[in-house]
Amino acid sequence: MPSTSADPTQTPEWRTLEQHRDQLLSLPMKQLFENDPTRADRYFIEAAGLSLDFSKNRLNGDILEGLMALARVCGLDEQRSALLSGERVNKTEDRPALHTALRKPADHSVLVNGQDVVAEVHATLNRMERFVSGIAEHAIVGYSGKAFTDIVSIGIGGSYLGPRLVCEALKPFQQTGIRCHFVANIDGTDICETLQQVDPETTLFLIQSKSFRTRETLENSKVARQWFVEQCGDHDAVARHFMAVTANVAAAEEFGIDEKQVFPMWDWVGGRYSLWSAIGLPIALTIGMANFRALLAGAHAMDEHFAEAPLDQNLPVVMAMLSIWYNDFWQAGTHAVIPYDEYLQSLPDYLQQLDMESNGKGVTAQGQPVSTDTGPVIWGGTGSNGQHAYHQLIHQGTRLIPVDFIIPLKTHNPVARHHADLFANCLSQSQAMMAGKSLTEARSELADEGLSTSEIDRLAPHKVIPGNKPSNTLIMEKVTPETLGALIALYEHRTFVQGAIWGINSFDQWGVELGKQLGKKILPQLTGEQDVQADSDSSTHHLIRMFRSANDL
Ligand SMILES: O=P(O)(O)OC[C@H]1O[C@H](O)[C@H](O)[C@@H](O)[C@@H]1O
Repeated sequence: MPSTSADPTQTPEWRTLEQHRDQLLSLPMKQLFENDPTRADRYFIEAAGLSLDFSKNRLNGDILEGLMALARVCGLDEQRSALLSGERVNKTEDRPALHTALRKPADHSVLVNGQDVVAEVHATLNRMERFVSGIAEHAIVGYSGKAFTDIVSIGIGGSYLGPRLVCEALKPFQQTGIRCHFVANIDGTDICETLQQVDPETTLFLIQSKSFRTRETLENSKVARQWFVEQCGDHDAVARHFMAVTANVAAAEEFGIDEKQVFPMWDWVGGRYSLWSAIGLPIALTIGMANFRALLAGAHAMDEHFAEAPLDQNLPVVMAMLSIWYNDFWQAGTHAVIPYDEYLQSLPDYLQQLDMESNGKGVTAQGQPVSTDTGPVIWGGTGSNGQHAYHQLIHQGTRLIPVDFIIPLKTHNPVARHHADLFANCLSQSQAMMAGKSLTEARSELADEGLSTSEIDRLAPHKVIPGNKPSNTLIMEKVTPETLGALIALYEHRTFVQGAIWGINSFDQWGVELGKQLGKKILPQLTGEQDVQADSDSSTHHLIRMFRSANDL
C-alpha cells in the first residue's frame, strides 16, 4: 500500500535494491554494454524536445523496475497528483506549490481557495505583454522622454538566479535591444559596478522580491534610488523609473513604489520556482513576450509529460530515481551538472538553489529525522573547460560523482569545426567515465610507446582509469525558449520526485533563517551602533573586533 510518510529504507523495495546493488558490483557498465548491443535504445527517453540517454548508468532492467517500485511504494503517484492539483503540499507554510499553474494555457484552471489561479496568471501575463510592448515601442519612457535602454533587476536567490540563467541562455533570442543588469549581492561592488554602466535617464529599476523583506534587495534598492535622485535631481522621477514584482504590495508602497507600478507574485509560488511569473520580467523585456510565452509552453510540455508518462518512461522520474540510486545506495554525496554550452553557464548556480534549498532537509514532512541521506551537493560548470580542471577527480578520484552532461545538437554560433569538437569532447568524457582504461590497456599503450618494462611497471598504475562512472546525456536540438523551458521544468520535477521519496518538504527553507537572525545582531556591533556584545562566542567576538579596528570604530 503506497504511503507518503513511510520510511523508504524500511520497505522491501529498498532491500531489493540493496541486493541488486550488491549483485552489480561484479558487473561493470562496460560489460553491460558488451552483453547488450541494444542498451542505448533501451535506456533512452524523449519528451518535450529533450532526449535523455541514460544507458551509461549502473543500471539493468531489474534495477530500473526496482527503482520504480520504490517510487510507487513511497506514494509518488499520490504526491505528484497533490502537487499538480494545488493541494497544500508545503505543510510548514501551509501553501500549495503551483509553479506548474504559471505555465498552463489560458483554457486550463486550477482552484486555490475557490479562485482560478490560471485566470490570474493570464491576466498578469497580458499586463506584462502591454508593459513589454510599451517599453519596446517607447510608449513608456523615462523622466526626460528618452526610451529605456537598460534594466537593473535588483533581487537575490529565486528572484535572481532564474531570470539571470534564462536571460543569458536565450541571448540569441534578444529582440528589444534592452540591456539587462542583475544586482544581487550585499557586497557594494555589485551595485556600484552596475550603476557605473547605466544612464539614469534611460534606466528602469526592477525590484524583485517575493517578500519585499530581503535585506540585500532592500539595501541595494535604497542605494539605487539615492543614486538615481542625485543624478537626475528630481525625486518625483522615481515613480517612472522604479517598479517592483512582489507579493507584499504594502511594503513596496512603503518603499515609495506606486501600487500601479507593482506586478503581483502569489504565495503559492515558491521563490526558486518563480521565473515563470512576473519575476521573469527581465526575460520578457529582453527576448520579447512571444519568446517568454514559448519558454512557458516548453515548461508546460514537460509538466504534461511529468503528469502523464508511465514512471519508467518519465524523464524527471527516471532522473530523480537514478539520483536516489547513487545518493542513497552508492553514497555518492555529490552530483555534477556539466552543460556543454556557454549560454548555459549559470545553470549549475541555478540548480544549486533549486535542488539544495529544496532538498537540503534533515527531517521528514512529519518532523521525524530522515533515515537516509537527502539532497546531494550539486555543482558543475561548462564543458569543455571543466575537463582541464575538475574532471581529473571524476575520472581517477576516490569519490563516485554522477554527472549530467547537457548538450545541444546544433549551435547558435557555427564557427570552424567548433561544434563537432565540442560534441566530441562531451562524448569522450561520458565514454571515458563509463569504459575507463584497464591496467592491461595502460601497459600495452606504454609498450607501444617503446618504454622499458621497468618504466611500464612504474607508470602503468597511474594511467589506469577505473571507469564504471555513471552519467546521463541530455540532448536538445538547439537551446531555444521551448527547450530551455522544458529543461528547467525537468529539473524542478526531478527535485520534487526526490523529495517525495525521502518524504521531506521540498518547498520550505527554514535553514536560511538563522543566519539572517544572527546577522541582525552582528551588524550594529560592526557599525559601532552597539558595543561588541560579550555574550557571543570568542571567534565571532574576535572577528567583530578585527573589523571594527580595521574600520577605525
Ligand atoms: O524574493 P525574496 O522574498 O526577496 O527572497 C529571495 C530569496 O531569499 C530567501 O532567503 C530564500 O532563501 C530564497 O528562497 C529566496 O528566493
